[in-house]
Amino acid sequence: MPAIQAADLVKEFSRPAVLPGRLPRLRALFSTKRETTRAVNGVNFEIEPGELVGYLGPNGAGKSTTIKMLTGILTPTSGVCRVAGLEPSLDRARNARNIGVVFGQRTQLWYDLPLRDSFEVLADLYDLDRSAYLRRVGLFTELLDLEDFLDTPVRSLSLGQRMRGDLVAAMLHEPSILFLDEPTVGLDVVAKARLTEFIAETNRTDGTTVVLTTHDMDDVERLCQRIIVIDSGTVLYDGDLSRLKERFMPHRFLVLTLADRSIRRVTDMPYATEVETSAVGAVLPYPDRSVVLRFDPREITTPELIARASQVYQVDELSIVDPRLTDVIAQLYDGLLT
Ligand SMILES: Nc1ncnc2c1ncn2[C@@H]1O[C@H](COP(=O)(O)OP(=O)(O)OP(=O)(O)O)[C@@H](O)[C@H]1O
Repeated sequence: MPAIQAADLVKEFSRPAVLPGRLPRLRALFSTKRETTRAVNGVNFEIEPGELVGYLGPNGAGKSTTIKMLTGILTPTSGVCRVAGLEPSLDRARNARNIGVVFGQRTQLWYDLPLRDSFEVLADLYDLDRSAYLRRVGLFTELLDLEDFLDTPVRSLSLGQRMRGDLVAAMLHEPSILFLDEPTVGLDVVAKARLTEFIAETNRTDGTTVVLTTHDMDDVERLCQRIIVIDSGTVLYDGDLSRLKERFMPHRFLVLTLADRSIRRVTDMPYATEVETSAVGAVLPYPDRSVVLRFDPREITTPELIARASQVYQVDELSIVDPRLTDVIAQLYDGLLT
């Protein structure tokens, strides 16, 4: 049985129509006219137990609305979703036992309570076995380095500390499925790395199924093998991350740092095109001495290209760079890839 299923899932929101003329909001209050937004428009997917899937899409694509249906917060307008065999909106309490949820923009902790007390309240709510609970908090405290701020009220925590606390809160009851909606938003590089490593580890060792929505393509590259991309409530791509790149951006970049920029260059290298250094998306250490060649590994092997380039250029250093996921995804969003 799949851990998560969505079949022709639709969610519409209806609100009073904004009317033309003076005081539109006031007039809307007394109007019977309504306008409907179809936030999720016939989404289908299945996620197997133990998968870690990126659920991606531009702003307003319908990601959070899907997650809210899967967590039971929203009821589908039509279609069905099942999470660990349950229909979340019909079985909210039982579903809540199977899942952990983190909404990066909103905490589920109690602002005035120290982190430790928030965990205690949740342990009571879930009626957790005392010794198992203490063992788990101990483990998380170590893994996520919580010791220094366990007794700090949530409102005084930094965003990174609060997110770590939220993640623990979502996982205290050992859910088999985790929904993480932008869990690294606003975090610095170190906090982000710690959190993503923890998510990967949880998925690896406990076999927890994870659905991750994020705009951060570094997180996606680090964590997800499979991605589902949606836009306007419809699935655009569902499959392997690496295959997406191979299919839509098969080229790679050979970055050469030349011994001397003034050396005359032969620009018509077969099977390779010189492109702007910005194409690689990384800051090059010596931009004025760098040459970036774009090539397709299906046309010329990397060693062959390096050998040819070494004949043409006087090379100090070289490296191979893959295209950025951000570029592929941006093209998907723009409807350039079909
Ligand atoms: N409660 C609501 N009432 C009316 N419209 C809503 C409601 N919630 C979401 N929407 C609309 O549904 C669409 C999808 O929103 P959703 O929050 O699911 O997108 P998202 O992909 O999570 O976006 P983001 O990346 O910006 O968080 C948007 O057009 C949004 O304005």
